[in-house]
Formats: sequence, C-alpha cells, structure tokens
Amino acid sequence: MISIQQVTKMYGPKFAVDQLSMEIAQGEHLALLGASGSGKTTLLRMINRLIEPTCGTITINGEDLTTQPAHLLRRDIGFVLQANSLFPHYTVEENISVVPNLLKWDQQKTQARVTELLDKVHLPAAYRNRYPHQLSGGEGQRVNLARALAANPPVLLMDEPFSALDNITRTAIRQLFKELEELKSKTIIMVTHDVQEAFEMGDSIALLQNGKLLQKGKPADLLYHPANEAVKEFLAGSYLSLALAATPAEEIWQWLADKNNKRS
Ligand SMILES: Nc1ncnc2c1ncn2[C@@H]1O[C@H](COP(=O)(O)OP(=O)(O)OP(=O)(O)O)[C@@H](O)[C@H]1O
Repeated sequence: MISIQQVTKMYGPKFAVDQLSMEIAQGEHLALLGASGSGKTTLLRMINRLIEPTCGTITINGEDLTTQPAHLLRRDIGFVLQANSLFPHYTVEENISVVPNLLKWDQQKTQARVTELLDKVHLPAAYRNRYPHQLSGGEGQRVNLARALAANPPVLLMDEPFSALDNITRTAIRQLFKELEELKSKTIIMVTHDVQEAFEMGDSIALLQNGKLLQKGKPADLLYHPANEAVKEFLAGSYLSLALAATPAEEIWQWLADKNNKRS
C-alpha cells in the first residue's frame, strides 16, 4: 500500500502540491486526473523520488521512501513516460534489459524475459534488434511498457503514457494495457489530463486542482457523488459519456427495463 501523508512541494513561493494526503491500495489502478499545472506529474515523481517533497511523508508498505537509496527504490517501481523516452542508442532488447542488467540477471534469463515481453506486448521477436527511431509511436510505447515491466516491479507509475499517440494507436495501446495479465495485479498510478481516459483506465480516480486533492474515489463516486462543486464542474462537460463509461452495461439494461415497466 502507498500512503501519501500531508505532502507538499513548493517551487519558490508556489505550491505545486499542497498538503496532499491519500492512500493507494495494493493492486489499485489509480488515474491522477487534473488540468494542466494541477500537480499530477510532481506528485507522481515524488513517489519514485525523482522529486523530493518539501514536507510530508510517502510510505510504501509502511516504509518511508527516504529510508532507502533512491536508485534501489526505483528498481521496484516501473516508470512509463510519454512516447520517445527510450534510450536512442540502445536496441529494443538493450532498452528492455536495462533494469535486469542493473540487477545482474544472467544473460539467458534476460534474453528469455525480452522474448516473453515482446510477445506479451504484441511485437515481433525480430524487433529486439531495432533501434527506437525504427519504431512507430505505438511500437515505441509497447517497448516502453515492456521496459518498465522487465523486472516485474509491483508498482508502475505512468506519466501521460498515451498522450503523444494518434487516436487509433492510442485506442489500441489502451486496450493492450487493459488486457495485459501482468498488469492486473500491479499497483498502477497513471497521470492523465483526459477525463475519458481516466474513466476508462482507472478503477479509481484522484482529481487534483491547484496541488490539492479534490476527491479520490471510484469513477461512479466522482460522477454521482461529487465531493464539491469543483468536482462537479470539472466533469460537467463530459457527463453523459462518462456516465456510460462508469456504469456497467447490466445496470443500464436494468435501468431501461425499469423505465419500460413504469411506462406500461
Ligand atoms: N521545476 C519546476 N520549477 C518551478 N515550477 C515548477 C516546476 N515543476 C513544476 N512546476 C510548477 O508546479 C505546478 C505543477 O506542475 P506539474 O507539472 O506537476 O502539473 P501537471 O498537473 O502535471 O501539469 P501538466 O498536465 O501540464 O503536465 C505548475 O504550476 C508548474 O508550473
């Protein structure tokens, strides 16, 4: 479990994150949602200590992050960035092998893991010898995911992982993320400014504004039980499509059936 307690990050006089507290359960898939500048990336990067909080504490399974060296912490936390974040002079295989090599896995084990991961992200095995510039945006993002998963970290952080992709590719990659068995048991925190994406990908959503947490809950909670006017306003523009995304199909059928019964 990840516990964020009263965490603040200041840049000069500005609060990027402002006394924010929340808990993220093991296996939770959380979408960090908010407008540009609301503090999403800053919060995400404090979880793997790429950014240090000004004050407050973050613990993983009860252990304060600051008690272990940052580079050791990051081995247990996969990080998926936007497209184009692969090492340009490394082949696909070398990119995916970065963490296994740091962990000094033997070569055979690493090669087998690369083969397995290429298959899981639906890339041909021969792609292992390609360089990032020889990949499309969607293929690059599949390799990014494979790299983050290589040493099977229990926690995965993702910063706008789909934002640089065109619509069709984005839909395909989101589908892959949703179907991939290896991701299901992991704790995932994904930054997005796209409301639809948060509702589609998150089994919970934390909505941020000006560095503060407005509400954290299941998508349907935010929609049907907004904690305040700001949450209501943020979601208002896409209410109908979100209602469809947040409501299981069987409930919609039931609702339609009830309506029909009332009419007759
Ligand atoms: N290194 C920095 N120095 C100064 N201010 C910063 C720095 N990094 C972030 N900020 C400020 O902190 C606030 C939060 O930034 P952050 O990048 O966390 O927001 P965000 O919600 O991820 O935005 P976006 O969706 O645009 O990436 C912003 O006002 C930003 O300008």
